Amino acid sequence: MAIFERFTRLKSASRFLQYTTALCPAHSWAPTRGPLLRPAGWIQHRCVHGERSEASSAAPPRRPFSQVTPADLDFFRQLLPGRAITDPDVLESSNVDWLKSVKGNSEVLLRPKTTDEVSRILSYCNQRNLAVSPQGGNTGLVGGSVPVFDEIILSTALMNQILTFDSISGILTCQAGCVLESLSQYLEEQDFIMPLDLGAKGSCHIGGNVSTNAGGLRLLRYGSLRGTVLGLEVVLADGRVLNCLATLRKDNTGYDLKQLFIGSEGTLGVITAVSILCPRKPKSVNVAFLGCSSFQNLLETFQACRGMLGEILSAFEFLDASCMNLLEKHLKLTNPITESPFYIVIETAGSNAAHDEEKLHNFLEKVMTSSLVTDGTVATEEAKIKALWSMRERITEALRHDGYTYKYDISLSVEKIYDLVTHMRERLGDRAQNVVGYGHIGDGNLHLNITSPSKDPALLAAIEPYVYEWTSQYQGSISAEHGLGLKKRNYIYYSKTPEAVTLMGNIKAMLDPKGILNPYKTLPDDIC
Ligand SMILES: O=C(O)CC[C@@H](O)C(=O)O
Ligand SMILES: [Zn+2]
Repeated sequence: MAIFERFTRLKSASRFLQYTTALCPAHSWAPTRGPLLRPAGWIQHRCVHGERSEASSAAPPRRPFSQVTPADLDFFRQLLPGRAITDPDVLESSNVDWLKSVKGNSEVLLRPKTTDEVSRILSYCNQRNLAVSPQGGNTGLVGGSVPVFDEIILSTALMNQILTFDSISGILTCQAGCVLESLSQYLEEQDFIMPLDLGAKGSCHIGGNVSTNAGGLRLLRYGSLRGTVLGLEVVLADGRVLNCLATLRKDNTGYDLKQLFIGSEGTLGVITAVSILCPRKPKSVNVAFLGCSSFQNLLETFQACRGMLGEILSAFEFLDASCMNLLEKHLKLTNPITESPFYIVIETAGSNAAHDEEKLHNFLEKVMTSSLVTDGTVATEEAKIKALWSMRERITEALRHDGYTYKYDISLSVEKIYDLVTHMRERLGDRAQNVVGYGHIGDGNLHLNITSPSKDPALLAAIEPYVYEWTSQYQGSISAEHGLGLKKRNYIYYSKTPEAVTLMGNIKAMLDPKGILNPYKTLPDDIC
């Protein structure tokens, strides 16, 4: 409580900050690399609205995979009694992505429970040349987790067992279909937490998180899954099981093969189990929600924050005023502070409440007195922390209510990152309904989202490839954390050299010579 007494004093001194424990309910830059402004064949792709898409993100022609026969169904039904689904009503939701922006036409959904079952499925599909679309919680944003045509959907939903947890090392080993939030709940009971957290935690699967190398809200503190994942079990396209399920912090024996499967979106193998290093549950957590009058002030606040909060800083996220408007309009959330052009969510997580509060207080006093921050509120209780976090976590949901959403997930040096939002607002003018910017400032990752009442090819043409060209010009990444999936595969050359992409194709050909695993995803059409 001491912190609030001090905050009250600070409030009267600065007359700005309301520390509360209760929350109120022309451009035409040509890329120097990459021939893929247009793929070789623009073709029709059946989307949920029944429209024809003529963008580079549209699906290529169906490759010559076999089609599922009654004999195939017999095999699957025998292998997975009651778990080889052909009911169109059940298949409907597995064929469509969360954004309802792409839709496949699969007629078979398989729900294995064990690695052995996955192995038998893939061995059979490989022999029969049947394409397979692996699927976790189906929360991806780039069309990577749904079939494009009639690929068999291989769901990890029933592979949801925790295998081991070592409370000395903090290493958790579990099946790929464990829901992230369930793992978090399990670990909290043991006084640990998952090293990643994201808005889709209630549905996403850890296997899907690893396959897409999901970043999320804690990356700033605990690093990427490339560091925290210690081991993987993966079933290769021909059914071989690759057991790299190590639980060692250090292991330099040869190539680190698991890295190939982290972030490769199920195109190289199906992840069936994961071992992951989990941090101790922090004893003290504080969340501050602050307002800034400019992006420059926000960056300076970030600098001060890193310096003054040091090791207890666990998240530094931002949203702009347009995001706030959407939260208020579509989700009826209430802005807990006065209106500002920018908002910051800062989380501290440490082991000593008094120490953390002292540091946070000193930091807040500095940014308030120097006017970097114009208003703010702090929460230490769980329910209030959750309420503050929802202002950041629920933006994607608010955007979905706003109309058709064009999503861009850019990483770039932080100084330049918001310029893209400003440029796009100027460039698109009234043609766009909303142009919003938010994201993981601490990781140099911007989520630029643009909405229109319905899908608008002219608007899309004004956005792409401009966004990718702009990003590439500043050596940024056109997909910081969401992957490439179906939608962005042909833009890979904006962030990777042709040599690198060719090598990726070689690796794919070696591990999956028939290309049955998640076809039409991640790699560009000229490589597959
Ligand atoms: O919807 C988006 O563009 C971002 C989703 C997610 O990565 C987030 O950080 O909220
Ligand atoms: Zn994100």
